[in-house]
Amino acid sequence: MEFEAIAQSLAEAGGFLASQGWAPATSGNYSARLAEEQVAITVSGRDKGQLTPADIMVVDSQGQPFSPGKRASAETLLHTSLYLAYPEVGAVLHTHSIDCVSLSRWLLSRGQDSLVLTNYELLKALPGITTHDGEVAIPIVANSQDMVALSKTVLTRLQAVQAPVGYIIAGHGLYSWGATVPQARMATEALEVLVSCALQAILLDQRFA
Ligand SMILES: CSC[C@@H](O)[C@@H](O)C(=O)COP(=O)(O)O
Ligand SMILES: [Zn+2]
Repeated sequence: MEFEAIAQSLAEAGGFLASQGWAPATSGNYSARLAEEQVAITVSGRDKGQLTPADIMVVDSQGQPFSPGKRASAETLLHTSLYLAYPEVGAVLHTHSIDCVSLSRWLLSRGQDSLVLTNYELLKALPGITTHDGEVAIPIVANSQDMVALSKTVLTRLQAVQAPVGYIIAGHGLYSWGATVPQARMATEALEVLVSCALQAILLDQRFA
């Protein structure tokens, strides 16, 4: 029962994220914490805009599958490592928006390894932020196909952030989360829009410099 409801909410979140253009060509993956240290996560390679509960499977806290015959997301370790490190995290969503992919690649190539967001009203959509004056630093890490190494790098970077809400893999995409699937979806939507605002601000600065 718990799995069916969670799987349905992950499928719906996927439909929304894909409708925004943030899950092109099967990219992205979504998960939620279940009871007894289990995790519901998207099956690898599925169209994230057309998910049904059959596209969600169960893995253990180390990312090992319980569902026979199904291959979990290639990025499962990036989800399970967050659940192990942060008990308050209940759902994790990963998007591949054009703006996030482009901006993060550009920033990291210039040695900037975080995106600082401030003076945006929408920051208040993020947990614990009550004013546009708030400042959120989103770590940017280099991309890698080595999920063990990447998940370690991510956790190290997140340790330096108070109440982290997300991180970006350069040239790849955003990982963000919340206590529940709807809260993770809200954080993801807010961060994606804020990333686009930050990119627009840079482009405007350059155009009118
Ligand atoms: C289709 S390219 C994107 C993938 O390499 C990966 O980054 C991704 O987000 C989806 O992988 P998946 O294994 O379906 O969870
Ligand atoms: Zn990805």
